[in-house]
Amino acid sequence: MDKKLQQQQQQQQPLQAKLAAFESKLKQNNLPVLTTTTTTTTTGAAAGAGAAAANSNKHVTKSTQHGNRQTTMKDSQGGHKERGDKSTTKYETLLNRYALPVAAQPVVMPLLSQVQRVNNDLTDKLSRLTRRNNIKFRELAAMQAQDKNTEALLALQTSIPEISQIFDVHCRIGSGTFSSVLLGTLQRERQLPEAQRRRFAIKHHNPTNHPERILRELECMFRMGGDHNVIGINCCIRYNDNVAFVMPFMSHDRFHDVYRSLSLLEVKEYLRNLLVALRHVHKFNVIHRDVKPSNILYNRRTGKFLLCDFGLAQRLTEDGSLIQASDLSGAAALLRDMDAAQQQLYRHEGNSLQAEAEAAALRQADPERRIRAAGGGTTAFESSPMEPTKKELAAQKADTQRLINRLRFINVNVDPNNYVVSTNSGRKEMHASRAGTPGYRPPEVLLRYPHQTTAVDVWAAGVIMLSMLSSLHPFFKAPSDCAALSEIMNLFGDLQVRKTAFMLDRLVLLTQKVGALDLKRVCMRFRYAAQFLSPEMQRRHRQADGNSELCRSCEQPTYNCICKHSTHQLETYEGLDIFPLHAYDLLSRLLEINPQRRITAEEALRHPFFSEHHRLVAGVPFSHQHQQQQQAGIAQLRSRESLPSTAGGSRGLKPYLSHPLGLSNSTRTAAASSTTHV
Ligand SMILES: Nc1ncnc2c1ncn2[C@@H]1O[C@H](COP(=O)(O)OP(=O)(O)OP(=O)(O)O)[C@@H](O)[C@H]1O
Repeated sequence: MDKKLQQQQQQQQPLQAKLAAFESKLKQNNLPVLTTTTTTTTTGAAAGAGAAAANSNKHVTKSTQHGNRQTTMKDSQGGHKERGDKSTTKYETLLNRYALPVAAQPVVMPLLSQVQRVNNDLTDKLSRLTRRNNIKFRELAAMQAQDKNTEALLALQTSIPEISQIFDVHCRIGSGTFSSVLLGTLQRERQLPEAQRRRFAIKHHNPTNHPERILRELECMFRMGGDHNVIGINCCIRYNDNVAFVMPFMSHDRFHDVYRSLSLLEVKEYLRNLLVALRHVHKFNVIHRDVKPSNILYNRRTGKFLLCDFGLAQRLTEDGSLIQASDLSGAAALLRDMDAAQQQLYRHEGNSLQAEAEAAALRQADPERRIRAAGGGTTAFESSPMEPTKKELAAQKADTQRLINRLRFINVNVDPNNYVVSTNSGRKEMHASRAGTPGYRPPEVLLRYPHQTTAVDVWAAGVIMLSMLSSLHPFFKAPSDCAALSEIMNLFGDLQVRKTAFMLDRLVLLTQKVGALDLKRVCMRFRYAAQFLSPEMQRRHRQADGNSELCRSCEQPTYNCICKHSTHQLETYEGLDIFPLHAYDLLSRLLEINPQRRITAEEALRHPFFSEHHRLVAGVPFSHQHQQQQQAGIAQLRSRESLPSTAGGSRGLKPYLSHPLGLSNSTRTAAASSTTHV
């Protein structure tokens, strides 16, 4: 028994030493000292408890060291105290679990709360570190951008040395898949004040860029550019396999930064300018094929607009078939023509800062513009002052998510490489061009229809308008052509797409059945989400169970139903929208699924949306102001013959007639007799 006691005492010796050291530390830090120690424990049971206490003291000693650090650094922070208090209960549980003697608790408790403070301190440090890292990361990104800038400058100067003899190249202003675009000024204008020096955009094509693509772009810019909002070219410099185009520089706004805040007048100007450019390009029987915001240079301050990047452009022959790529036979003629027009090329001058400031001042001085712009941005609808509850906020989120899911839905069982087949299996399948940017490809491209026309660009203009009217960009986000067709179906209904597909000798294998949505209400739902989802609206339409009834088709609350043929009692949000009905009518014509019925750029420019008579009267809802105009204008456009509802394939198509709006009925009949079949 004595031996056992001896053993126990031996075991306790190191613990006692530790405890003594610990007590002295506590005294140094003015902390309450354990009054009852376990050192005198002699019995077996008491020895067990003592060991437990000693064990816990081991832990406490460590904590104390952290605690000291904590005391000096964070003692004054009340927030920590609160967290420490909360954690007390947690540590109480721990104490109970490890059966600490009651006498040890007064010491352990403050120490444990100090541990918690140390934790909090570490969390603070960590968040400070994360913040610092983020700043460093941003600096690194800026440095990388700077590196890319220098890289692009060096690449241009070394691969085309002549550039350095003519231009001061300042920085990189843009880059795409196929090129880097740099800002340059003429060396011979160095003596001019900064604001008067003409600026040029030097597009340096990647050496890997196919010569056919470069030639195509050059030809388009040379033959069509410099006029009608189409970018012109000053000169083209080639050195071995490196080519650079010199164009007038135009400072512009990123679409991403402005599309949500454009006034009605600005939207009109933007679209009008775009359609003017397209009408011009289409007159040359050329499809741009890459109409999208980043290929449009638009300066909100000056109102200037240029369509650029003809790298994917395709020319149609007189009979409407595409001139195949890789045809470089026209190169010699083009270069000859360019040589002959050398003087003319220099007509398209660079754009100095001074010229830009003058253009902006001129635009601001236009009194009509000022009045109309003021009217264009206003809405008679006041935003809701009521704060949404948590439940209402959740309902708002869920509503929007359901809508996004509905628009982006794609049946996962569909084979993305085999979602459309030809109905005419006998005929040899022709190549259908897919050139373009995802999200802007029209149904005929997604349906692999080989006879594509300039209507391809009109659809893309419609997608841009859709983003502007809905404040949702990009509107179509599809990762593949199959998903893109699904998204189009989700908006316009599957029936519309299937009908068109059948007209084009195509069968869509997508199994989703989905009803069409109302374009105007879809746009308004996104643009004025705050009003559509306001707590007042939710409360007004709440059912007894506290929820709103949902439309089965669009999955929105019935009062906000966005189905094209809705049978629900709808909230109309009268006076809320800054866009007149004409805008939505034009939108639906630009986004006509059937390419053969889609409005042309020329026709679109005559749409009542752009009519000068279409003026705004402040304080009166647009819908009232334009109801009459709309009825008159739209009736004119409806004169277009619709396609037969029974699908007879392209072989059975009735002639598609398009008449200038101004034509009288008799003239139309005469014109109809001379219109060729499409
Ligand atoms: N004349 C210009 N003035 C000012 N900036 C320009 C000009 N031309 C092009 N840029 C800028 O350079 C960017 C890239 O130009 P561009 O689209 O011609 O190149 P890309 O390589 O064909 O691009 P992508 O691969 O996106 O089609 C444009 O988005 C624009 O920001």
